Amino acid sequence: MAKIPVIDFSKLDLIKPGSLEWDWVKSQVMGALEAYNCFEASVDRAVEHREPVFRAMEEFFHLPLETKRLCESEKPLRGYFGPPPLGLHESLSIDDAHVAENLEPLTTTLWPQGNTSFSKTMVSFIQLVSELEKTIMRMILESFGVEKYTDELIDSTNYQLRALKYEGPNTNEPVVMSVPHHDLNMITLLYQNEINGLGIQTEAGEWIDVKPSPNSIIVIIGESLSVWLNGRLSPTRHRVVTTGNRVRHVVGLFARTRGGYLVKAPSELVDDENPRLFKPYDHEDFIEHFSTQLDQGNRTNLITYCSI
Ligand SMILES: O=C(O)CCC(=O)C(=O)O
Ligand SMILES: [Fe+2]
Repeated sequence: MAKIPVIDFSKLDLIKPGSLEWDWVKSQVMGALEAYNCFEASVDRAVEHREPVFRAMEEFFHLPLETKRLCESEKPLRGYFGPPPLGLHESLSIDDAHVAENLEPLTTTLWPQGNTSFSKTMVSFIQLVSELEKTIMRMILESFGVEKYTDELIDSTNYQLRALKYEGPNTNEPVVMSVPHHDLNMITLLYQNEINGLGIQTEAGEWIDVKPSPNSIIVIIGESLSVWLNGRLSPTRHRVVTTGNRVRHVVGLFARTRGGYLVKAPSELVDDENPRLFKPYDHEDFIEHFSTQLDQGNRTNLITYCSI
C-alpha cells in the first residue's frame, strides 16, 4: 500500500534558515509536495498535547446544542456548524486561535462557571502547529526564490482553528463523510485521534489512506497557495471515508490570508514561459461572497473563480 512521506520536524526549534538541518528538511518537503502534494510532519512535541486537546474537544462537543449554538456566527466558515445530518460532521471554527485573547471570551460564554483549560489547551497546540506552518511556508517560498515575501505573508495570515467531530457511521461499509475536495486556504495542518479516515488522491488518481502516528501532523496544500505560487504547487485533493462506531476527532489549523491582502503571484514567478494564470483576489472577500456555495459536494472552486 502506498503511504505519504513522513518528514521529521521534531527538532522544530533547531530547524533554522541557513542551517544544514534546514536545507535537508526543505529538500524533503519539496520532494514530498512534488510527488504527493502532501506529507506527514512528525513532531514529537505534538504528543504532549494529544490527550488534553482531544479531551477539550470532547468537552466542547458534549455541551448542549443550545450552548454550542452560542458560537454560531454571521461570518461564513467561522463559528459552530452542526449538528450533522447523516454522513456529515460537526465543527467549531475560531479565527486567530494562536492568540489567547481570541479564545478566552468564547470559553467564558461556553462555560460561564469557568474552564481556563479549554482555551489554554487549544491556544498552546495551535501555537505549536502555526510555528510548523510558518517553517513550511518559509521553506516553500525559499525553494521558489521568493523568500523575501515570507514575512508579509505570515503577517497577513489568519491561523484558524477548526475542530471537527465525525460520528461513527455504525457500519463496516465505508461511508463518505467529506466528499473529495481541495481546501481553499493556503496550507491546512490536521491532527487526528486514533480513528483514520482521511484519503489523499495522487495526480495519477490513486487514493491513499492516511494512517498517521500519534506524533504526526498531516500537511496539505490549498488552492490559495497554488494561486499565490502561479500554479507552482498543486492543491491536495482529499476526502474523508470512515467505518465503525467510534467518534473521529480532528483538530486542524487552516492558514489563510486576511481581508485586505491581495493574493497575487509575485512578479518573480511570472515570465514568458510561466504566464500569469490567476487574477489577484482577496481571500476573505471570496469566502464572504461565495460561501453559500461552499457546502459539501458543491464547493466553489477558487482556481476556477480566479483563472485567467
Ligand atoms: O477530517 C479530515 O481529516 C479532513 C477534514 C477536511 O478535509 C476539511 O475540513 O476540509
Ligand atoms: Fe479539506
